[in-house]
Amino acid sequence: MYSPKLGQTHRNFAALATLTSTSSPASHRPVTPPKPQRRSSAWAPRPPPEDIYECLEEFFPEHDLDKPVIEANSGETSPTTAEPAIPAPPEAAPPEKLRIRGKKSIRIVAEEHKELIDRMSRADPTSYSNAVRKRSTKLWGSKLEEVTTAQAKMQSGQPVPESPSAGTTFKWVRGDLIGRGTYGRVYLALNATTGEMIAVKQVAMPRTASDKNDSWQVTVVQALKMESETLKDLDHPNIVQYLGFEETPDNLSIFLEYVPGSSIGSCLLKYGKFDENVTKSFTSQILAGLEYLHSEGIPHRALKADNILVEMSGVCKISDFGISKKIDDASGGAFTAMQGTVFWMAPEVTNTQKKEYNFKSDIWSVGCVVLEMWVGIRPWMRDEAQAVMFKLYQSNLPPPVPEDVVLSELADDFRWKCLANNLEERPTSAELRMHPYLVLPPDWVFTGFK
Ligand SMILES: Nc1ncnc2c1ncn2[C@@H]1O[C@H](COP(=O)(O)OP(=O)(O)OP(=O)(O)O)[C@@H](O)[C@H]1O
Repeated sequence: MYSPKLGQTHRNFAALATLTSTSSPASHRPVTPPKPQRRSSAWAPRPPPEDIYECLEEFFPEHDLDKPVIEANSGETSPTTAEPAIPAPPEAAPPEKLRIRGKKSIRIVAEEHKELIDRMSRADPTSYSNAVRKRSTKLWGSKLEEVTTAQAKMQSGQPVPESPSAGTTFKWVRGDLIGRGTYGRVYLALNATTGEMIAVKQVAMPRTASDKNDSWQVTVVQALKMESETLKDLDHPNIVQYLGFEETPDNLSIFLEYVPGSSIGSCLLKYGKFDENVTKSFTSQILAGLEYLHSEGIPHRALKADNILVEMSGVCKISDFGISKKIDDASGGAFTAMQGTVFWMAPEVTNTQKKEYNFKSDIWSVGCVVLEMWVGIRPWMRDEAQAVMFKLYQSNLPPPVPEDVVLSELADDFRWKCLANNLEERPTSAELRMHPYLVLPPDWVFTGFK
């Protein structure tokens, strides 16, 4: 199992996070790979799945990965995984103790999936990140079962009870915390039936009588459930895919495509303003994702740099569609979550009398994110939220461009189009994608932020 690539993949991973060493693996693991290192912070970085497979125990520390808990014949095909026709090499049988009574361990399932990834990237080095990672197996309509830490602590060899239901059952395991938003925590997770790396956003369910009277908790859970249903059929390379959700007495879990890397917001914090071509490439991708969302009749409603995830390959994915705004609307504006997005908000949205939201309001937000990529800091950098609301609503002002930032004529035209007060003058995402500012040199490829 030790791969000579380990050092190499971890060099990439190390570029993303500062690493320190960690705990020892379980004693009965068949081969002990050299100890990977990890970040000292409470949050795990978001390395590519290829790297995570190399040191699973580091990201799923609470699980016994060698315990046979997965049906050996489950999950070998997935309805949505774009798998090219590559002949599989003859399968090496896993050691007997890892395949007890027709069951496989999580490690074996993960290794089989990693094998698939390796085969695919050998066959076509560009295919994996562009096609397959996006097409994680959808879980809608299937039974979902978390393999919990409690089950992992059951006596070794004792199988986890199977679900009595017919149809596909997907087992999944929760790994490290990778992010925290207003409405819940985001964890790395593994679809233990297919071996795919996924992300799970979890929100605690209202449990006690006082929880159930707490309109915040109830509204959040209802809005997240409705949102997941609305978004389940979306499928585009520039938007984060919703894979399914599970409701237990403790948590609402929303399963998402796992996006390794970071967000535009974090990259700006880390690297400062972007190279012009990076800005153009990211803007085109954001517009492509938005054009698709809008064509499906869905406005984003809370677009900002932190909601655009960026893979290390430079692929951008829009996340967190409209949830904050819907919760805010449902509560009559009582919650404060939207304050975090005021800086990217269009004037027509801040008008509390009209509360008008339009697909074009997302275009204003695109203008603000582009400005942020040009400048390196958030729009309205000197103003607090209330001052921004006033300037937008009373004075019809767009966010200013700092004096030391010089925009080309085309860039300035792009900015004015996005930030036009008159909705008629603000183009659609399809129209903006054609803007000459976005044209990249023909041989340009993303190689980093500078
Ligand atoms: N699909 C995903 N893959 C990988 N990481 C993710 C994914 N979704 C979210 N994250 C990480 O989790 C963090 C929290 O995400 P979440 O969507 O809950 O909140 P947010 O968008 O950051 O904030 P808010 O909900 O307050 O607007 C993100 O900043 C990101 O780092």
